[in-house]
Amino acid sequence: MRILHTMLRVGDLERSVNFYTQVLGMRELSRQDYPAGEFTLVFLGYGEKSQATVLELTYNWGVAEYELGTAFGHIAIEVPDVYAACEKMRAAGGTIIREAGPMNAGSTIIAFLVDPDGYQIELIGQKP
Ligand SMILES: C[C@@H](O)C(=O)SC[C@H](NC(=O)CC[C@H](N)C(=O)O)C(=O)NCC(=O)O
Ligand code: NI
Repeated sequence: MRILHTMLRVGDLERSVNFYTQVLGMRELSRQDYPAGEFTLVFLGYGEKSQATVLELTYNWGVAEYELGTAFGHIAIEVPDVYAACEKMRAAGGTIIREAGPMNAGSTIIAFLVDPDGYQIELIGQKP
């Protein structure tokens, strides 16, 4: 078994696709409209679905926003250098909400961005 994807409901599909491709460097893997359900699914990631865990964005037609609540945490992405990744993503228009540095209760270098719908994305440094 393996984790296939994480699904996020988004209020503006192209706004989110632009964020995950232009800021986070993902590739759009597939897109499918479901007229009977009035929704569209877009899969994005850093590798093919057959090999990598990917992101599934769900756009329910006409639904522009959601209440995120307090329970959802984040999606974590491994990067070679958290400090450099923050600068590159900030330059690409990303919003860093927690600058790079050791995590609160340990030594792992992390940073957090927020996506266009308010979902948090954690950046974690590759282990040497
Ligand atoms: C290891 C890495 O993947 C983490 O996500 S740890 C990040 C750390 N998590 C917590 O503190 C969890 C407990 C917290 N009360 C909660 O419910 O979120 C974190 O968020 N650190 C913040 C920081 O600025 O270091
Ligand atoms: Ni985490």
